[in-house]
Amino acid sequence: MPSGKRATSSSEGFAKSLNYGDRQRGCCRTYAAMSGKRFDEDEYYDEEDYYDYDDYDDEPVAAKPAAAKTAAKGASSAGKAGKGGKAGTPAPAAAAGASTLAQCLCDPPPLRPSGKPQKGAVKTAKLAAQPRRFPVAPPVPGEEAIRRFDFSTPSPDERVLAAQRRVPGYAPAQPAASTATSSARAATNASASSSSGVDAATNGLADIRINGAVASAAQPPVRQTDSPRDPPKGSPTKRSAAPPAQRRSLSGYQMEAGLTSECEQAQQGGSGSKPKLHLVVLGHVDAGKSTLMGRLLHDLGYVGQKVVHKTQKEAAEAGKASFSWAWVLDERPEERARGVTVDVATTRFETPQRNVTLLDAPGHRDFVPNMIAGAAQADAALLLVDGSPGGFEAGFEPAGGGFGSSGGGQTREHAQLARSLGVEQVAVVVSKLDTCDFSQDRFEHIRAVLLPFLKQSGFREAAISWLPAVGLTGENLTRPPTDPLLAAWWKGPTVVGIIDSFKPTQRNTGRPLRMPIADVFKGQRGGTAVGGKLEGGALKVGMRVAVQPSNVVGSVKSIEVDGQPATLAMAGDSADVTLTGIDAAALSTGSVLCHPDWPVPLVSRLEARIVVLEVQVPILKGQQVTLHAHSARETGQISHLLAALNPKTGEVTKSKPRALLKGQTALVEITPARSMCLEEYSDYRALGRIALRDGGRTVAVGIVTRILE
Ligand SMILES: Nc1nc2c(ncn2[C@@H]2O[C@H](COP(=O)(O)OP(=O)(O)OP(=O)(O)O)[C@@H](O)[C@H]2O)c(=O)[nH]1
Repeated sequence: MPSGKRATSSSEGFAKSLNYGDRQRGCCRTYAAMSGKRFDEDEYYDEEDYYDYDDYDDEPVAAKPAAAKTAAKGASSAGKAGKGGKAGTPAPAAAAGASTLAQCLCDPPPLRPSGKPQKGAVKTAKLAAQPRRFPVAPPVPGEEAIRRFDFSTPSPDERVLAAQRRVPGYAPAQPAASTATSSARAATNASASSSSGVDAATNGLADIRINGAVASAAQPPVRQTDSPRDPPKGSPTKRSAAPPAQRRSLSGYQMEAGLTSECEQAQQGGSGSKPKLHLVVLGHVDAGKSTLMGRLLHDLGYVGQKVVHKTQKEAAEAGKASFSWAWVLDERPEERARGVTVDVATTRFETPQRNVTLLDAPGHRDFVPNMIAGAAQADAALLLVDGSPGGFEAGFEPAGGGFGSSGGGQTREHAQLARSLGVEQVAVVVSKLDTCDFSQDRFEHIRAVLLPFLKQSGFREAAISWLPAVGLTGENLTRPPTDPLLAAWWKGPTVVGIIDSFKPTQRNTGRPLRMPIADVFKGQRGGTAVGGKLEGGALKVGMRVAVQPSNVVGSVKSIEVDGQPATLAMAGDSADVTLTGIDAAALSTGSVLCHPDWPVPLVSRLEARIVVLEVQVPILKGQQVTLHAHSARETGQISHLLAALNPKTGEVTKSKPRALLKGQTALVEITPARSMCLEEYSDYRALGRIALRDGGRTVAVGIVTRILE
């Protein structure tokens, strides 16, 4: 292989991961065998016109002037012709700097071994005399009638701009950033940052980190309040040059006076009650989540002895005695039959310090979409890790872990998803240590392996706690361990103690009402009811509410908060809301109950900043994905790869990359098949977080940076 022609290490990795290299080499070998030629590896590696490996580099490459690049390629091709071609055979297309593909199409076929030209080939001399023409599409009928614009007169665009300039008060357009590169670079330029809308937006972007650091509060961008006549402010994408539909800035929202005072009263009156906490229980399938929570509910007095005996009897009769505690939460027949949680089980209980809404998520990879809906509502997570020999390793297996691999453990996927969905606090509960004599070494080993991964996924070390617990026997759940083997070394908190240490739910009442619908069911006293967590605002009985994307308005008939009838529900509450005046068909999981005057946007094209997870195949433009956000999911495609970003600074490292590799941070454009209820992250975090899945795997997580349509 000639030096200087090798792909860089990252591009080699990419080629390997795609198997392009092997596939192409295989094709060349097959061709060589068929044509009786020797396969020349060096020649194969010269064929770099098909894949410009520079385009896959992570690091910025110095921009080569287009002409210089073409000339360089031409020179390389010409050199090739001189080296590998028949002596004396001219290579006109190569000399003209044509690509390898064009040369194949245009150059004369090589001479036969006898030295004669191939049958039907045009004589080389005759060919050389002809002007070089590359194939062009035949003219479309009628096209001849279209007169070509010769640029001697003002273009239609120039006429429009000239007319606009004559309008009094017209502000000339800021030079629009033509690529993500220029706009994002502008974001790093403090002096330029105040000059245009795009700078504000990209500055906000630079503040948000998903990978390696906790997403910080981005300043809500000052929204355009200009008249529609004003030119669009610059944008990081060419396609977004058209201004998005004008929406009112959420910063202009003022809660209705009556509702504000009721919220204040409710918060003051409720000072005696415990702060709320939405807690999701995550982990690989069979890690022991349902068993631990079933036992915890029993030990806290929420599940009576009668129920325990009943589930024990039923589980034993079904030959699944070990699942009896799990059956306290896994009530559905298919869950019991399969021995796995399918849907998120929601239960409420109180600890000494917290009023907890528990979301027991399924661990099986088939039900990750349900897990996402649960984790999207959570303030904190218990990440269950199977401490039994081989158990942790199975759950922590990376994607593509070899032949026969299940495709990656859900310990990784759940942790990454939870963080990207806004969960900042996590307690890792190492279960099943009873199977290895409560080995402290095993516990420490798991901590040592998992901690770097969790930090890399965006959890702050100070926000991660570690503890052992055994669901089957109740060790270290509500009381310190009694087993001497565990008590000998564990002096830390119990599961309940950890739950009490989590920061409670933040109440975001200063924003317009948003309640993503997680459940639709028949109301107890007629009407259709919806369940979910209020991410912002408040609602009370009799109030008008809108439902998007159905775009219908109705009113609130009754409310239940924490299973109790209520007249008011506020941000941070999990509520069941019965509605009137809205057809049941207009309500579905993933819809959003919102303020009728401040409806949630319906988004059909968006720009997102994503982090690519452990993908086996790079993400390409046009890739089909399922887009998950709050309780909604929709198929769609990654319609553009706008820029690869430096994960730490948010600076563009490559504009319009051809592919996104594992671990890369990037700005992409996503087009869902149907409009979705989304918000820009800087406006409304809970509705601005997304996850992209493909083929049953989460391929990327991120945030909505701009609503484009
Ligand atoms: N020895 C031992 N077995 C446990 C422990 N916790 C759970 N198990 C067993 O592990 C199996 C799976 O438990 P589950 O609670 O259903 O696991 P899960 O994580 O909820 O499973 P999914 O919800 O389906 O992902 C059952 O047979 C339990 O009896 C534990 O601490 N020690």
